[in-house]
Amino acid sequence: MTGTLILVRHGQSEWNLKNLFTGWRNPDLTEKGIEEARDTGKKLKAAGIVPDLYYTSALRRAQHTLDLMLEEMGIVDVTIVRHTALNERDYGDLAGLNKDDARAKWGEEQVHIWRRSYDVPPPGGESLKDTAARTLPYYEREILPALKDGKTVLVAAHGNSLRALVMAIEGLTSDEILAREIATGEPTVYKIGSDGSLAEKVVL
Ligand SMILES: O=C(O)[C@@H](CO)OP(=O)(O)O
Repeated sequence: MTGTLILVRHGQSEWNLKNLFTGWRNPDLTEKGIEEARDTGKKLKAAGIVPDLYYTSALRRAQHTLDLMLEEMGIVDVTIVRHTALNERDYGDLAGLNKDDARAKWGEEQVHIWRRSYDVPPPGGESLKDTAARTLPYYEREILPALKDGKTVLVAAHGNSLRALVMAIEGLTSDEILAREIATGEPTVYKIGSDGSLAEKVVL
């Protein structure tokens, strides 16, 4: 028996469009982001996927993405679990700053280190390692047991909280995961065996 895990990154947010560091700040989706979320829902419906369990973060852009997907999938009256463990990496003092302005101020290399190193946090914020330290135990405690039980679980979250999950599920090194960009509108479907190991991966 295998469980099915579907990971979805939220559609484009207002701050993605404005090129601002976002983290735990709470902008909504743009029109494009709304379309991306709807298209993702259509893809899952076309693939015949009907989840048993639904998880998202405590942030509007991921919650809205999940709501729009459910609308497209014709799914109503389900319980959605929202938890800060699935939130985007906290960008600390960088949140709300323009990414190009930050490069002009601190230099390309320093900003790249803050954005894509594994264990160097931005000032006052979380590294990917810090993010994984809250996201992974939550996954192992709340989601993995259902997958081992053969359930289908849909998770709508963020670039870096999903990176933390993908790293563990696919057994990637920190260099490999940092080179991976998690795209919006491209749900990844993982088949997970009853021992918790990865059996198959499909990008829809
Ligand atoms: O600003 C953020 O919260 C994230 C995702 O948009 O940015 P980055 O690509 O730097 O991880």
